[in-house]
Amino acid sequence: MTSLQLSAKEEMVERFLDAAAQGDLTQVSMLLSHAPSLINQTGYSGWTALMLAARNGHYHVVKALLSDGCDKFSVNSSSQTAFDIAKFWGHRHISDFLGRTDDGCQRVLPGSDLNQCENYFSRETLDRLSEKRTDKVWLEARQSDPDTVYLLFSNLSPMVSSSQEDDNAGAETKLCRFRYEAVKDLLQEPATVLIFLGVEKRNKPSSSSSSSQTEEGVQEPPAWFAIGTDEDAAGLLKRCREKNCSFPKSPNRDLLKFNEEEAGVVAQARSVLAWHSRYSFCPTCGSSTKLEEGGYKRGCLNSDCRSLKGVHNTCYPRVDPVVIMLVIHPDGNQCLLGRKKIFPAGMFSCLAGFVEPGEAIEEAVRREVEEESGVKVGPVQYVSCQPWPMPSNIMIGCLAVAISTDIKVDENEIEEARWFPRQQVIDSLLRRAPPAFTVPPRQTIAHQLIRHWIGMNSNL
Ligand SMILES: NC(=O)C1=CN([C@@H]2O[C@H](COP(=O)(O)OP(=O)(O)OC[C@H]3O[C@@H](n4cnc5c(N)ncnc54)[C@H](OP(=O)(O)O)[C@@H]3O)[C@@H](O)[C@H]2O)C=CC1
Ligand SMILES: [Mg+2]
Ligand SMILES: [Mg+2]
Ligand SMILES: [Mg+2]
Ligand SMILES: [Zn+2]
Repeated sequence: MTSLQLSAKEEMVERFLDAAAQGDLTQVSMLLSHAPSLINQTGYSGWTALMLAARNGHYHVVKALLSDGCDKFSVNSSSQTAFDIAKFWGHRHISDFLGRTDDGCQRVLPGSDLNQCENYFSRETLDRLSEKRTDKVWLEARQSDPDTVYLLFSNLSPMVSSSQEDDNAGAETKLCRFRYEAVKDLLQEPATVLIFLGVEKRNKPSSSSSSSQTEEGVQEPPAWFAIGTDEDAAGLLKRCREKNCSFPKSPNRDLLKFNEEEAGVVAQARSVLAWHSRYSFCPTCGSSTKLEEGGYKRGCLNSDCRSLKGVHNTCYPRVDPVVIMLVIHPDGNQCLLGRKKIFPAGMFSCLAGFVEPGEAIEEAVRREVEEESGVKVGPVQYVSCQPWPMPSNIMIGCLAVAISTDIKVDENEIEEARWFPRQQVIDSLLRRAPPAFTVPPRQTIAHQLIRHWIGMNSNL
């Protein structure tokens, strides 16, 4: 092939890709009828005509290319399919169309999963066995079982032992675990709140000594309970034989020092205990309530109360949904971060806010971003979530694309918000000295969203 022929072919590919990017269906069809081999040709960074049409929302071009036999599974140099690209940019009709199989069903395309990360506090270490919460006989038998593990909480803080003498940020803390004999007096106290957390998961190798026998002779894995008590913290600490035990004072800092397994248990236990501490009385009629279902319900003691008829969410532990979002600049290379007055100096984080009643997640993202920063948001994409037990939120992590860029902060909530260039964000994540700002710690979903964005290709 001569250089002249090569450049003529290259020029043809370029015209074809341009036409697809601009949504010029007539030109796309004309070029294809002359040179059908153009259909899967790639340009810059391995982008095909299908990807360019999907990026810019040209549904008719996408449809025509597919009916002409275009390969919808091909990936660009960042391993993204046309489906990924359409989904990211919020062209839902196109991603739905590309995600359909020949029989019309949706299926997961290669490269389309978002590489879901596991967020701190979200590991399910225990099998919750919710069906056992109503089985009083079973629960009582597990309470006195010598293998059962008890965690002690005072003021919503778990008793922990610290692996290092000093309290530096790198020290890992461990939950203090108690046996029945050490806590049985506490179980008799009327003010004690006892929560059945679950049993250890069966896939763990368990020695015969650490699991008990049922009547049928089947080995049962150890059960875990959390105890909330108002007994004096100093008195509680005396029960522990380990050294360096304490009840941490600052949940936002101290509860981030567990390993992933214990962090999951802490999230569950603390959220349920926090609910009990705030809902001592019936929210419907104000009467006293009693603990039921292994600590997962509070039933009203007034037999005439409406909450006893039908399902009432006032009787069950509450979870507040919060959206947290990394807003990307329309140029794709900057992100919006803000800081509250209470943040450590120099730290910026993702914007966040409570979802309001009757509000969709996407709308909550748009409303909170506009309220707090004045920036308007278009497409919103869910990334991952994080239980946040301070006191009981579910953080719904999203990426969002801005459609305006002027910032006007709501000074009641945010001290400052700024667009940060990708390179500055990378420098902060890698702690290259001296960074322009600091990111939140890795245990927060805010950190993981920032990392997720950096891991995505800027050319999306
Ligand atoms: N894991 C992570 O990475 C992060 C977690 N978070 C958590 O997310 C949560 C929310 O973030 P934040 O930016 O403060 O939220 P918002 O932007 O919604 O603002 C908080 C304000 O909303 C009001 N509010 C409190 N509870 C509720 C509720 N259940 N429903 C509606 N409004 C409520 C309060 O106002 P008033 O004081 O007037 O009652 C509060 O000052 C916080 O608990 C925070 O700890 C935040 C950022 C990062
Ligand atoms: Mg807000
Ligand atoms: Mg907020
Ligand atoms: Mg709000
Ligand atoms: Zn009531």
